[in-house]
Amino acid sequence: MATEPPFFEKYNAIFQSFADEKEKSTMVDVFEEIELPLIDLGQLNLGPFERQKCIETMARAATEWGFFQIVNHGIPEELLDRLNQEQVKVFQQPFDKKSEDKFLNLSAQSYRWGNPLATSLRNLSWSEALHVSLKDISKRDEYNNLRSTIEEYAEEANVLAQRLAEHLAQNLGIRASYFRENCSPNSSSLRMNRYPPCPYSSIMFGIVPHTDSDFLTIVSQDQVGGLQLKRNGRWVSVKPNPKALVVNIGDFYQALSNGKYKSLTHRVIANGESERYSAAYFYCPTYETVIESCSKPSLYRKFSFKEYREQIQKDVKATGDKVGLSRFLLGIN
Ligand SMILES: O=C(O)CCC(=O)C(=O)O
Ligand SMILES: [Fe+2]
Repeated sequence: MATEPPFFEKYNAIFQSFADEKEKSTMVDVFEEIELPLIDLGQLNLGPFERQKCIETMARAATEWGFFQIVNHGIPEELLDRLNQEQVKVFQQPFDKKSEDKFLNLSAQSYRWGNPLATSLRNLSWSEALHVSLKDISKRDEYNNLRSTIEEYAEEANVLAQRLAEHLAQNLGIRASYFRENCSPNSSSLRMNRYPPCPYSSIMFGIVPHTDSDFLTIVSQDQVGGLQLKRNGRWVSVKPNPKALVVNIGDFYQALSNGKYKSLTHRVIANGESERYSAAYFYCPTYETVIESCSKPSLYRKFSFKEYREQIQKDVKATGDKVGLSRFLLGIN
């Protein structure tokens, strides 16, 4: 039984029109490979001086990069390996099974691939993903290993995300309990990505450019590489570090910090030879949470997570793009 999503069948018209074009411009160039600022969270436990320095370095990375990588983060390597093994297994299931509405007893459309609204190869993601809303996960069924691994990982990731969010809030005057009050382990989600080798790797993305709709994201990835971010107007490749987790600021922290921390546009390039796996933990508030800038004058009007999501759904339908935070800029709309 076929395990790969039927990219060519479903998006036949798009591939066909590409094949018919005379000019086949190559989109992916050679990119500078950079190492993200590395934060050793072990420094937090050494003493007040080291602790303060570590928090300041993190805040600087969130301000200047919007991305950083962390070591000594407290998530056991064994758990990360197990998550990866379960992830490999889940994507090895037949495509027909993965695309069933009740696959793994998760909410409908937890399994995603391609992009139903794609109009060209440029906005069609060559990847499949299991997007697990963590409120779905505590049921027991035949997939106990996967579920318990996700549950275990999500618990650890939630603690880590809350710690990071709190440290980053320290210099912004946001009360320490803000994240505890507005985020619960069930309000976040875990997206497991698989990027199959792509025969059109020079002209397609693994994931098209986007920002994340959350406070922050914790990404674990394998050695293959392909994550790129847009920094000062230029795309750069992130050098994978097998010992580190990648952290990136999402739209909500950008709004909360009144633009100080940056939710950078990022993407994953497709790879012609190797498959790649990553798992992204999106640290999100409950739907009712209202996100308001921590300082005045505010760049953004306040909005609830629910409102943000609904606006994205509307914009994606109308324009094919999520638009995102710029919708909420004051003085624009
Ligand atoms: O695969 C990666 O490295 C990043 C994935 C990502 O950006 C996402 O799932 O939002
Ligand atoms: Fe992302």
